[in-house]
Amino acid sequence: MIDIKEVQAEALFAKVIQGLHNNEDAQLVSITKKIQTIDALDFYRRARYMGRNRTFWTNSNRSLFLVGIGEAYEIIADQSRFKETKQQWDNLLKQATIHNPYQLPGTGVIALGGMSFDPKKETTELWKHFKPSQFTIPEFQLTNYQGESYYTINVFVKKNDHPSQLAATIRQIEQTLFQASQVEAESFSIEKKVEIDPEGWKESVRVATSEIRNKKAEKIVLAREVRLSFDKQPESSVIIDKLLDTQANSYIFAFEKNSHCFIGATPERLVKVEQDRLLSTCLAGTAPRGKTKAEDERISYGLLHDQKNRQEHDFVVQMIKLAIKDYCTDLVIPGEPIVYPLKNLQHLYTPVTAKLKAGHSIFDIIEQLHPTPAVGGTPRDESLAFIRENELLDRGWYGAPIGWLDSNQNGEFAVAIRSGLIHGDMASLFAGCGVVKDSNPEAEYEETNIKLMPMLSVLGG
Ligand SMILES: C=C(O[C@@H]1C=C(C(=O)O)C=C[C@H]1O)C(=O)O
Ligand SMILES: [Mg+2]
Repeated sequence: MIDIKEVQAEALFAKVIQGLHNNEDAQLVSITKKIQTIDALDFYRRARYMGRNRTFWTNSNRSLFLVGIGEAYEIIADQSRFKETKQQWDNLLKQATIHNPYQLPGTGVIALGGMSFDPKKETTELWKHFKPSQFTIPEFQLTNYQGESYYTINVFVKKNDHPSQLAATIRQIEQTLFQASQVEAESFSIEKKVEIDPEGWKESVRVATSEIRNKKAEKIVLAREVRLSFDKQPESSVIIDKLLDTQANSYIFAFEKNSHCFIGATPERLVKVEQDRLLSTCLAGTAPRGKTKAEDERISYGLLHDQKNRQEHDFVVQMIKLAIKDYCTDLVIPGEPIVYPLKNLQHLYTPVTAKLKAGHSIFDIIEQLHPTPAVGGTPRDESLAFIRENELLDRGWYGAPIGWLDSNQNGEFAVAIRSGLIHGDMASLFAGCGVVKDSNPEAEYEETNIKLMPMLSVLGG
């Protein structure tokens, strides 16, 4: 099967098991092979009936696809979640046996996961399956990097495991994962769409605006929820397929946890690290797309020169600059934003590049950046306190860092916006916007409507 020499895996398991001292002892074994190129979404689809959670990730230029099936190991953290997650990951790697001859970003052992927006906000029933910080080392993983496929198995081996049994189980699952048959997913349709208290939300925008005028804060991002019910539970692979078709320039992701799936197409990079090269993005300020080229150009010109949107954007630029400057050298941030076009809307965009100083990790950067004023506000503590008290929803993982990291100082995190949580035959979609002193509740409401479109349209709304 697929180039993984079962004997070789089995021999490696045997060797590692031999080295374990007692029954509590366990170690991660990770084996990566290059395989014939296969489609990432096909791989994801074939795992549908395995009774395992699936994860899907692709970056905005589609140079990398990651699919994870099952959990060989999970890193879960709550208090001091950034340091805690990093420490657990380092400890796991320190003891792991890793066979990865390729060393390309996203190959070999990776952790895929995310965090909640605000661990201080009480978790509701809706998000009960998603922890404040939860990273999975998948049992089976496909990495498609620049058009080539790499396949990884991860096994958390214990003293009383049997090498031949482990290998046999893997072989059996691989038969399904690599079988060429297409699994057709049934279609679904929306039966009901409910906006959660739109008038209450506009009122909260009004309150936020007056707080800002009273100098209690400068920017506060407020989100709202739209709840959908379907004739049957929507299958995530169908949604991913449509997002891939419609949402260029966006990261596309899905995290399954039991019968829940957090899924979306976000344009917003939080941070990418390749060795010591760091990229971040300031994305805030929004306008719709035009129907004709001329109208589109007029709107983007208007966006670039609009005071209110420029202010929303500038808070993000200033904050990111301050947040990472001590962690980097060679920091470059252009003085003027450009327009970043998406299918349904356009944003103001400023790229950030830098060199990460030795001794710092991607988690240090995420800890500094999250939440940026693109999803939280300015100042951070005041805006978060306002959101915690006045927002009518539990954001869960919406607006928070999601992404991956490997064992070679590479990783990338996006900000989980333009997203929704599928729960049974229901979905909760989320969208927010940056409230500043000149915000108008009706206009902000319209802005959230266009931000809901990417998800609504693929769900049939
Ligand atoms: C909060 C969201 O988007 C953020 C808010 C924006 C704005 O208000 O202009 C633009 C992009 C994102 O920074 C969302 O899509 O839910
Ligand atoms: Mg806005």
